[in-house]
Amino acid sequence: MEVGASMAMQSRAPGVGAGAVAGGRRSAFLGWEKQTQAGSLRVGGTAGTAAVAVRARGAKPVVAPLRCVKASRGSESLHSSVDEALLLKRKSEEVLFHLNGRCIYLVGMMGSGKSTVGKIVAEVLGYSCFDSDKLVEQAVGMPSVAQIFKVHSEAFFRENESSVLRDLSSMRRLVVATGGGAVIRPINWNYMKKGLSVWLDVPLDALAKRIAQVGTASRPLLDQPSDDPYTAAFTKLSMLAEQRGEAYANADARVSLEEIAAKQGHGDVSKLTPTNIAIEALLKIENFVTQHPTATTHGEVGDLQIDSLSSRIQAL
Ligand SMILES: Nc1ncnc2c1ncn2[C@@H]1O[C@H](COP(=O)(O)OP(=O)(O)OP(=O)(O)O)[C@@H](O)[C@H]1O
Ligand SMILES: O=C(O)C1=C[C@@H](O)[C@@H](O)[C@H](O)C1
Repeated sequence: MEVGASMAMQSRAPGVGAGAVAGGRRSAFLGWEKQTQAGSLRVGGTAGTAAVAVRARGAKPVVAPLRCVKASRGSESLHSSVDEALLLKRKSEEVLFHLNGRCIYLVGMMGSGKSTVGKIVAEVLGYSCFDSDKLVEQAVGMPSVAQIFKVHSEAFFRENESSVLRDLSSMRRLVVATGGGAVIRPINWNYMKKGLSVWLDVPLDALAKRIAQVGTASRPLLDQPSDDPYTAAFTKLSMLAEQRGEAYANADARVSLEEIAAKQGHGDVSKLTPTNIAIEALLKIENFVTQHPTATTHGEVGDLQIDSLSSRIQAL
């Protein structure tokens, strides 16, 4: 079968790639061995960078490059952005040392900012960033999660989501923005516990506002016709939060937007920038990793293995 997914990414980490999948019924996310056999993995890069691309139909980068601070901002806000950027950088250097290549899984409700914060954290750590919803779409060969729910079912989506997480769990130096419901299957925790998990805990009111702003078309569990998108989103999110509260609390670290806002003297979490949240995430990760140093576990894909695999691929 032709490789059914594609992605390109750039990272300072030695080549880490993820590939095509057909989940459940079709084959799952290709592991390293299968990718090399399929000849679909290309590893390259310049000094200090490594690029890995798995190409098939319509390759698109999973990770959008971060944008620089806009020069048009007021000087006060520009200064605070520079301060934030420096803090982010310093924190990332401290964390990187203790992380030792472990993957970071961001968990949280729909709209909690996993993709947005994930990109920042990945960029600053030199990790690669993946969005598990996008990987499932690529695996199944459908353009959206909404369509997968419609044509197949939520159960089919969940099976594929687990396959994707399983395959990611054998890799290193990744930040994974997981789907909002990934926490409900215990098997997914087995995979995520190979790295470390961070819960982005955002008040429901803020989530509902964000979702009402962007619409619910891409979020099938929230997509019901309503004259009042905020209230509809809030009601459904409250039900989901009730069912899942315990599951999110399994994460190794919790980033509470209410706590950050209180620390910074804001009454409202909407004042927090994704960079503020990324800094707090790194602080929480640092707390966790300093208390839980790595032990190389049996079967883990180590840097040495990845490097030697990369050389083998380049030699092909
Ligand atoms: N700190 C923030 N403040 C305001 N809006 C934000 C913040 N972080 C993210 N957003 C916005 O909220 C929306 C959801 O963010 P994002 O896609 O990162 O969340 P997610 O957790 O990955 O969602 P999903 O699980 O539904 O894919 C986006 O429109 C994003 O721009
Ligand atoms: O919270 C959820 O159950 C979901 C969240 C999204 O990220 C998607 O994974 C899907 O829409 C289901």
